[in-house]
Amino acid sequence: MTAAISGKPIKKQGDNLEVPNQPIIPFIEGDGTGPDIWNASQRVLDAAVEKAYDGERRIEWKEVLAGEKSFNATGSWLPDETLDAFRTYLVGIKGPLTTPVGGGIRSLNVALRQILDLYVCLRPVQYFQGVPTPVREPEKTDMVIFRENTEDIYAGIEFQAGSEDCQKFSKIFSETFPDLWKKVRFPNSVGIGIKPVSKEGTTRLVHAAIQYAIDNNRSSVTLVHKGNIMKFTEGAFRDWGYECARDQFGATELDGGPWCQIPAGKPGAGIIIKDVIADAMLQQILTRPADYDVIATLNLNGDYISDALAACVGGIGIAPGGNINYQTGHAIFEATHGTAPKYAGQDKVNPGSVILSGEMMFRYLGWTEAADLIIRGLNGAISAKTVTYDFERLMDGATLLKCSEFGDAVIKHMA
Ligand SMILES: NC(=O)C1=CN([C@@H]2O[C@H](COP(=O)(O)OP(=O)(O)OC[C@H]3O[C@@H](n4cnc5c(N)ncnc54)[C@H](OP(=O)(O)O)[C@@H]3O)[C@@H](O)[C@H]2O)C=CC1
Ligand SMILES: O=C(O)CCC(=O)C(=O)O
Ligand SMILES: [Mg+2]
Repeated sequence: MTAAISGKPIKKQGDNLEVPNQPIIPFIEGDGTGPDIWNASQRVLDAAVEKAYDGERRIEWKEVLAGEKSFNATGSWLPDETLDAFRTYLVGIKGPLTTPVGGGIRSLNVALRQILDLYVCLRPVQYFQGVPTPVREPEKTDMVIFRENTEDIYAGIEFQAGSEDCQKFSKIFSETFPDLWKKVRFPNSVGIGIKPVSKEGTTRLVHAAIQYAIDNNRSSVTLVHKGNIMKFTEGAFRDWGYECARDQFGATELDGGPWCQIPAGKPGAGIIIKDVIADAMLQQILTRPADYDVIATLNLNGDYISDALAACVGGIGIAPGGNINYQTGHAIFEATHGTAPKYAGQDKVNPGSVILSGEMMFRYLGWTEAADLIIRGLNGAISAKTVTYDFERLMDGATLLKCSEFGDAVIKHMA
């Protein structure tokens, strides 16, 4: 019998990840429903690896703390050890973390993305046969969202109304830009937020989206923005996006532009790069979903679009994601949904989003056999109509399963 090999970190070598047979993968359990979901998901991920590689590969899970569990244990919401672990081990996975509305701590989820510079929030949206949805032809929704993850109004640069800082900022602003300050309707009670959008931030996001479209034979990349109103942030995002397509992928303008296409003879020939204003896009995902494929958008738009698209294919119980820096290789996979606090501790909610986030993580590591088994297991459990409450309440003749039981059903259907 060979001695057990201890886990090793995943490393980035040139353009590729070097993945040992026993990678150490840090995970955050999450707040609210996080522990229930994580317990079910971890078992599914381990079962997929065991079945795919017959014991030759295994994940060495390393729990790291963040959120309420961390605060109760250490007094810190996001300890340095947690950040160090994600830096060292390169790839991790997390459950949802609570962010209070209004006051209180700022988002730990956003902090992780910003501190580790995970500039892409990648959220694929596809339909699984048999999932109940509110739309008539859910299979037409097959999109991949590239949401910019480090900038925009989401970055948390805000001044609270009435605070000393807000007064300081208002003074500088009103003295420097008196004409613009006149646009502030109620200057004495205003709270102010800042929306940074840069060329570098936009270009790296759009580059990743176009590269993904090339690597995955997708037909178009749509830049989604509100550039008619926010001209120098969202409008600039559109212009820099097209510039990236032209300068870095050789795209040429169609009918005088601004839409463009990668020409014959270049990688990704035929891919169209186009744009749409965000409000129009949000109605067209219902009326013309087949027109959209890869989506590249800003942080807040991407947040809204993610939940809206997830609803089209059955809701955020089955909406995975990954936060990725394609240059350093760092990545943290996580569901689109939040902590769903009203269901905490009830072993009730759908673990599908975290399970599918694990599936994305396996593909990112090149463990496609394990990823394929997860898809098979999930399809099997849904076809058998053995599902959690969110699907069961909309499905005729379905069997209601707990969160943990749904995990078991996915494992059973991997066979
Ligand atoms: N990345 C992260 O960690 C994220 C964290 N959050 C945080 O989560 C907290 C709660 O946010 P909230 O706005 O309520 O949004 P949530 O996504 O947590 O929940 C909203 C609703 O979505 C449905 N839902 C969510 N998760 C599941 C699941 N696993 N299975 C089935 N249905 C699900 C439920 O719908 P129904 O009521 O119909 O059953 C739930 O009431 C906030 O503090 C927020 O900041 C939010 C998003 C992402
Ligand atoms: O960080 C949060 O609490 C919410 C984030 C969120 O909704 C998202 O990233 O989709
Ligand atoms: Mg969200």
